[in-house]
Amino acid sequence: MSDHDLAADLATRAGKLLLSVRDRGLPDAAARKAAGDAESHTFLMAQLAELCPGDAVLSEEGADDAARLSADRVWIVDPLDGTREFSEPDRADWAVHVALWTLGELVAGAVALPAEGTTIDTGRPPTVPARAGGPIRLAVSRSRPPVMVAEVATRLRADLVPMGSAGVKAMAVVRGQADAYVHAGGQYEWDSAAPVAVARAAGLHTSRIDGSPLQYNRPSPWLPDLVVCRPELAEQVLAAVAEAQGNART
Ligand SMILES: Nc1ncnc2c1ncn2[C@@H]1O[C@H](COP(=O)(O)O)[C@@H](OP(=O)(O)O)[C@H]1O
Ligand SMILES: [Mg+2]
Repeated sequence: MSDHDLAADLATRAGKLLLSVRDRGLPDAAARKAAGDAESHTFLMAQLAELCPGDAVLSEEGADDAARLSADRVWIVDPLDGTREFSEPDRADWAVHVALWTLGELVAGAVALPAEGTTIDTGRPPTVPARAGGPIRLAVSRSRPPVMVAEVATRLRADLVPMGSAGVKAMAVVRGQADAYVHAGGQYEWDSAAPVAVARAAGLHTSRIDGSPLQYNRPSPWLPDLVVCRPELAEQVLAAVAEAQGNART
């Protein structure tokens, strides 16, 4: 099995497990969050240990092991992204992220959208649909929308599209449901690694908000901002971000 297929298979199966956790009738949102995070993490760690015993893993739910910094192959996983949305009945905006970093680059990845029964991976990246007319649609965090992103939307005359999960927002751009995803102020490598791997494979622009490259498997997993957008909008979006930040500093 290729690394693309393995990423897709693991994300899909973790997603099915999460659907069963959701159907279990747990008493409240806190219990659903805790069970979802823990069970998906345990599943992915066990599978990776069995199938790729020599590889390192960086998971949101696991203790960070510095051995990953000298490993050639590192899986960067978020067992449940959009935990808040997962815990709310009937919401579909949550995801499983599985990415593989090898020697400085993201080389494979998959984002499962279990409530939609879909997984999007780097092996068969979809064709991004042509942009419909109308204002730019800017995907933004539903629960923690950065102030800066509202300013970017004003400058671009864009419509904000709030939704949960970094993976769901990046896949919204891949699937043509949004034109750009901008985040700032906080995130970790596991929140963006698989979404960015898939977005790149689909031909989208991905970068930090200052236009510099997103880099993974760094000593600190803190990676607080990103832009994922249609390539033809990259210059415009990055210019709007720079203006919004300049404004915030004055
Ligand atoms: N300011 C911040 N600091 C730390 N993590 C943040 C953050 N804003 C968003 N995130 C994380 O990024 C992911 C997507 O967030 P959002 O749905 O708000 O766009 C979530 O991951 P988890 O659900 O895995 O915790 C969330 O915790
Ligand atoms: Mg996350």
